[in-house]
Amino acid sequence: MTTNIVWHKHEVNKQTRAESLGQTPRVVWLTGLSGSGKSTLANLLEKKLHDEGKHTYLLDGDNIRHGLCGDLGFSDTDRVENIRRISEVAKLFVDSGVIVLTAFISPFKADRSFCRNLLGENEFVEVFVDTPLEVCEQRDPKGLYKKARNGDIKDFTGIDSAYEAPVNPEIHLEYRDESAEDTAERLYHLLAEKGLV
Ligand SMILES: Nc1ncnc2c1ncn2[C@@H]1O[C@H](COP(=O)(O)OS(=O)(=O)O)[C@@H](OP(=O)(O)O)[C@H]1O
Ligand SMILES: Nc1ncnc2c1ncn2[C@@H]1O[C@H](COP(=O)(O)OP(=O)(O)O)[C@@H](O)[C@H]1O
Repeated sequence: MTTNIVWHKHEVNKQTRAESLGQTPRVVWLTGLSGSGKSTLANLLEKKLHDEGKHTYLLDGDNIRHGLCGDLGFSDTDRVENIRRISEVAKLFVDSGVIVLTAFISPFKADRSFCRNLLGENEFVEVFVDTPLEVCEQRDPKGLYKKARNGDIKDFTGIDSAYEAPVNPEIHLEYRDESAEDTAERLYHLLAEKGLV
């Protein structure tokens, strides 16, 4: 629906904003099953970056679904629309010069690719939080797996809704039986090794 709408170029742009903030804006996109640790790790990573003086913003599934995506459920179609909106918002934040962290299941490859293609080169950093289903189910921090197994929730990712694992993510965060703080530290170093934080 972009007929008769012309894009405005502004004097102050992504580059000038990034320069004044002294950082390279990008999106660190965490994807993984419910309970894999996305929110916990994104939160710890954001704290670390914030303490370093970086300008960050964390977009978190549970929170966004209260507002911007409050009208969406968990059918495949709604999940596609959810990730489309998040991707557009993430792009705006990147344009503002900010380092964005996202914590959404984002189960479909095509939708993660959509976000990658929306952003510039090296601006989309896919992090696969690869925690096995058995571990997520055992953690079950919100009791949702139990409800899904009992049939009280339908279309639950990993149970009766698909999760398409990333094939070539920038960061593959393999599961280890360790504290969340240790995993967050490992994530930070994996990103730093590649010059992404
Ligand atoms: N059916 C079903 N499947 C998966 N998850 C469910 C479902 N119903 C509710 N929840 C809760 O919603 C959170 C996932 O929202 P997302 O926006 O990340 O999902 S998605 O990316 O659109 O697939 C997810 O949060 P996380 O556990 O933090 O991943 C759940 O708490
Ligand atoms: N190494 C770890 N990394 C991340 N979370 C962990 C780890 N070990 C235990 N946990 C716990 O697992 C749960 C993960 O939940 P959450 O971060 O909400 O996951 P998600 O956002 O992917 O649904 C939290 O209760 C967290 O404390």
